[in-house]
Amino acid sequence: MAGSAGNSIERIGYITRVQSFSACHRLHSVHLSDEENKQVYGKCNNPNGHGHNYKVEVTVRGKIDRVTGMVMNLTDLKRCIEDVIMTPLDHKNLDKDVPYFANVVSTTENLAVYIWDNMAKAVQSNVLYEIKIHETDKNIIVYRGE
Ligand SMILES: Nc1nc2c(c(=O)[nH]1)N=C([C@H](O)[C@H](O)COP(=O)(O)OP(=O)(O)OP(=O)(O)O)CN2
Ligand SMILES: [Zn+2]
Repeated sequence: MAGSAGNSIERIGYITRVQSFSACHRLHSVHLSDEENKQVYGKCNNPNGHGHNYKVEVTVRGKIDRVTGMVMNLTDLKRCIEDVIMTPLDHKNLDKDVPYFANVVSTTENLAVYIWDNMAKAVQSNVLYEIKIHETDKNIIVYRGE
């Protein structure tokens, strides 16, 4: 019957949920001297810190289930994002309030790794595909777990 062969094909989909949060930070590496920190990070090393309205795109990849029609229920993804991003990071000082960044410089690359590692534990195994963070309108970082 026409179309029956198509029904047996395994379809792979990518779904993304976007979440914004606000946080402040200072770029400062414990592995560098104060002088080196100033040289490397410039204005972003100012001890007073500065803030961002981060926008995070969380993408999962997987088989489109024939019965449910979903790669993953977006309501479940929303819950994971709440637990992994909003609760620990929103309206926080990344360097002081998030223990992970006590000795890890809070660049957006490292923030993407932090979110990846925790999101990978929260969603079903092996479906996490990409974390994309817009630190500003012009600065965008992508991490895919490599
Ligand atoms: N590789 C990275 N470089 C920089 C990071 C980072 O996370 N990874 N972060 C910063 C600063 O924290 C800051 O966010 C950069 O701000 P700024 O340069 O002001 O941002 P814009 O480019 O959007 O500002 P414009 O002045 O509008 O160009 C620095 N480097
Ligand atoms: Zn910054």
